[in-house]
Amino acid sequence: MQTLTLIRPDDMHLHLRDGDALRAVLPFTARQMGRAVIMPNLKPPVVSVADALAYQQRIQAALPAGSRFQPLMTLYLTDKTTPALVREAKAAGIVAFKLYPAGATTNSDSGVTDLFKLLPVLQEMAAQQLLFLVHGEVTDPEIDIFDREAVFIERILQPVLAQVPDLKVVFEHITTAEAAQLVMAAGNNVAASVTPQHLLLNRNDLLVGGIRPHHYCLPVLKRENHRRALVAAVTGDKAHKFFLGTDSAPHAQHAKENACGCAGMFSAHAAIELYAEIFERAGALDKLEAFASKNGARFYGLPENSDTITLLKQPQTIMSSIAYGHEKLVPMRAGETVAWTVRYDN
Ligand SMILES: NC(=O)N[C@@H](CC(=O)O)C(=O)O
Ligand SMILES: [Zn+2]
Ligand SMILES: [Zn+2]
Repeated sequence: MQTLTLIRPDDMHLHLRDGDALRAVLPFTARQMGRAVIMPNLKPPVVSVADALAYQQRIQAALPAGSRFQPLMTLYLTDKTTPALVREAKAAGIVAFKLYPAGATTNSDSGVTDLFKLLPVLQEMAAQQLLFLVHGEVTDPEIDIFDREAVFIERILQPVLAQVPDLKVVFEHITTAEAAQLVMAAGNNVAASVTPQHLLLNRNDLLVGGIRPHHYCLPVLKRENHRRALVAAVTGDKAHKFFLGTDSAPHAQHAKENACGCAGMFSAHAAIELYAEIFERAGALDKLEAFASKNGARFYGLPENSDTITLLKQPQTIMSSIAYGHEKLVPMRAGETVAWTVRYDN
């Protein structure tokens, strides 16, 4: 059987939620990832160093016995964030601030209303070498939802980079050819995370033959030409600027299968396996390890993980649902197969 051994990967964009939900989803990530960058969009959001350290302790307490998984903590940028908080965060080992434009996505009500008013905060982030993670969509109601990422580049990202040219930016969960192009053309201080769904699916998978609420996430799935541009980016000449970030974002089944369904797809149960399918189909399995295990660590200034995981070219059937506290969660590919399986030694 074909096997593939990789340096243990990291997930550079992960939603773990809290409480029972945290306890339900964390083991899936902890069994295959060495580290994950933990998104701060809890209710209420993680805005202070004390909030982040307390959340980190709750994550650590929820880990399976013996796990060496490390959560990397982030803070939620708000209109009230100060340069002093940036310095405090750096000293406490926080790795990044996350931008949610107000109203852009799940739990973004406390998000930023005018990023240009926060330029001193961004300058301090650049000085402290703290990363700036962006949910890159405008929220202007005039702008079509399929154009919100491309317009964000013009209205927000390019002007910010012009004003703070050494800011280390991760353009999160990119979905368009325009975003891939921006990252490839920018300096080495700009990188991007890419999800499995945006590399595997297009908007037909959301809308053709009936609406598929479990394929609804933000930024929304785009046209096939954009999906292809993303696959070309993660396997191409500038592939070192792109890395694994699942954006695994659990919501209870009833909250997805709803007249106003929540945005977010859960992929932590088979994250590396889904990415292996993508790289295999692109004839680029040899590039998977850099994407999954090297590029993110390097951008974050971290050493690579010291152990490995092994994938087998053996199909696995994905559970139709997963217990999620008192509720259920429908995972990506539910009831269908994924071409690869991770060999877990325990
Ligand atoms: N990606 C999503 O569709 N949802 C994320 C939020 C986010 O990353 O924008 C969530 O927290 O549910
Ligand atoms: Zn987001
Ligand atoms: Zn996210």
